[in-house]
Amino acid sequence: MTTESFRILLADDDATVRLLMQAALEKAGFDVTVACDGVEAVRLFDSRPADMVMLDVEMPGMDGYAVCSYLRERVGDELPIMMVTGMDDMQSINRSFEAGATDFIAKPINWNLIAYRILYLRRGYLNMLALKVANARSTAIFSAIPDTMFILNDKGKIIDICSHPDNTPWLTAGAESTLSQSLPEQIVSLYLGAADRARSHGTVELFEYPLKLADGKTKYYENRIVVIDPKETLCLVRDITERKDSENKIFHLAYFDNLTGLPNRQSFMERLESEIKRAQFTGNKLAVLFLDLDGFKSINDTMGHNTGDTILQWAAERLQSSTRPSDFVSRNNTEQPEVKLARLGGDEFTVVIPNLPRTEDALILAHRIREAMRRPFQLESRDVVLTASIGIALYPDDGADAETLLKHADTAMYHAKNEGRDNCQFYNVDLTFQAEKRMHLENDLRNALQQNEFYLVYQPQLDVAEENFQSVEALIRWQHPKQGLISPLDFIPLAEENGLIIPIGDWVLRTACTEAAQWHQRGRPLQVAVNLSPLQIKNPDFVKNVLDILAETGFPPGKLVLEITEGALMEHSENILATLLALREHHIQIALDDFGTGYSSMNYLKRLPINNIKVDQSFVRGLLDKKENLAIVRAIISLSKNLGFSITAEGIESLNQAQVLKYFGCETLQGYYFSKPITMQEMLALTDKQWRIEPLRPNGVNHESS
Ligand SMILES: Nc1nc2c(ncn2[C@@H]2O[C@@H]3COP(=O)(O)O[C@H]4[C@@H](O)[C@H](n5cnc6c(=O)[nH]c(N)nc65)O[C@@H]4COP(=O)(O)O[C@H]3[C@H]2O)c(=O)[nH]1
Repeated sequence: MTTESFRILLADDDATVRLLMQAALEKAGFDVTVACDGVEAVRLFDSRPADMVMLDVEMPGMDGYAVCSYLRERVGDELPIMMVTGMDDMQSINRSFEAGATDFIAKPINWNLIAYRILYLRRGYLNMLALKVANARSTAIFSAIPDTMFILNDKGKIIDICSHPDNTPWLTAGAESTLSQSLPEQIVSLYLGAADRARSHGTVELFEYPLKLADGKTKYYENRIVVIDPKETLCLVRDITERKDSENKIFHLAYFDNLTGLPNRQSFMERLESEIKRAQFTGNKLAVLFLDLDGFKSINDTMGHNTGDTILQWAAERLQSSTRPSDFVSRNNTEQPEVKLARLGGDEFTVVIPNLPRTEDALILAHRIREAMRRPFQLESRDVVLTASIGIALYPDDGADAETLLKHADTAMYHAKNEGRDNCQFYNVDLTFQAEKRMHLENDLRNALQQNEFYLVYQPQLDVAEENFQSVEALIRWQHPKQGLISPLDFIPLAEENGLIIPIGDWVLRTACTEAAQWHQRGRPLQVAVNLSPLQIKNPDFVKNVLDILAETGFPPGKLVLEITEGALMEHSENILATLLALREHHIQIALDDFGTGYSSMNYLKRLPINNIKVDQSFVRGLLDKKENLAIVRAIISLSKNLGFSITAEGIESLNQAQVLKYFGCETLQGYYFSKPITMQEMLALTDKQWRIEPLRPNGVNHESS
């Protein structure tokens, strides 16, 4: 606004003052209108409002205060009103202020300066107008933006809420509040961290967070923080729930199958790639199962697509329920692999088993799925029976990348179809045979205890000094109804993998103690040795189980020997030590089986509560042919004796081996030369037999000094 277009209304009853004032102001370029009293001033203003009013306080009729009050009432507090008062007239200055005057000039007036006073006043007025416009603009902007805006100070206090739409109901408007009163702690730290960064770097800090509201719904917010000054930041909070929902929808559409809700091909391939990377890193195996419903096409053709879709949905549900980790493969390993399912399209589904513990686990799961699919699908009109053909490819054996693995699982699926459908096949055909064999064996093993298919045989152990059998080793046998006798070497490792060794081991201990107690009753107080698996000893109830069995069977603890392998001892030494000590406290003897195959030092063994060391049969076998074996056996015997352990040699197949071992000072001998493992009755017949073994010094060995 130029000075010329700035209109001043001047009211004074003193004509001289009026004239002088008008002249001074017009000289400065203002557009001046004059009134000779208050009433005229009001009339002139009403007919044409001015940009500024100058009022003499003393005027006849309506004085300056009354005019000032009137104008304030009429146009508000923006209009600059200048009162002309008498010098030092404090009363009129006060009254002017109360009437709403903007400023005052005291008489006598300095005519040279008066225009400058008005120019200053005008500038203040124009600034105020500009501020008002800026404020109005800001208010308009705030009301147009759907964001909540508030000012946060460096202490985490909300000191002003500039705009507050409905979508941030958690923000308490009104008196100063802290962020912590409105938001959970972790979100408050997000704010404070971002505000710190905005202050120190002058950047606009952006972050997002989900927030659960009082009504239980979760909203997503995007927050921007901008620095205002070193103490204050402006926070703009936007509700992005709708955007998030649509992003999720888009993600779901891109990665999930609409019909079944399962991940789709794209998602499957990405997951498989990442699982392969993980397997590369961990060195684990993984399996890809490719499932195709047999005869689905004809269902679609004859019963229509709607029925087809319903069946696919049910098939997906069955796939999900038959692959739940808790149902999947019972193993002693508590780490269950989490399988991943997908629908590739049509009636093709896939399953990935990451971290596959054993090859046959993939086959077990495939058969479980196959069984689940075979149950009739109950449609309104009739029941439909569908079968599934499943192909399995393994990483790394059948392919190193997702494409190859899927292709090979698909090939295996066709192979399963060719084998007559309702079938599961590995890509590697030989594997199907082996894994099936193990799978069936495992199934049969689960039933073997209930079906009484186990029995014990006993291998006698010769006491060299007494020259007869004082002890036996109990060895388990499995009489399989179809496959005949199965060696423990074939089923004990399997039982250890799936945890069945615990009930089987209990059975062995109970049976051995029961049968040996019967010998005792018949006057043959043989000592009995029972093999333990590491898993049994790790079981926290083990000592109690053993004591319960001894109490139940009445077998004397001092006649029971528990054999543990050197490997087991080294693997779990800390836990096992406590168990062994507890057993020894109850006079149960401990023998270290297969000694020489591990790496335990004699120094370490000396601290263990062991009674007996069994020299592994591999050393005995080559005793007379290999010089090293001779030296090793001799050293083991002499060291063990020095440490106070008794010594048993196993695997003796010839008289010469027995003689040499006697020469070295071995106290107990066991092997086919004396007897193969035999039944309880056969054993009784052997107990009276006497064995005289003459010591034999092997060639090249100096005379035994001890
Ligand atoms: N070639 C040859 N072999 C001989 C001779 N003397 C004994 N043997 C065989 O050597 C094995 C000795 O048992 P082990 O070292 O404890 O080795 C056992 C043991 O580790 C395990 N085992 C057997 N029964 C049980 C059991 O009840 N529980 C557990 N946990 N493991 C068992 O199975 C392994 C094999 O048992 P078996 O087949 O009964 O085989 C027995 C026995 O028949 C011989 O002169 N020559």
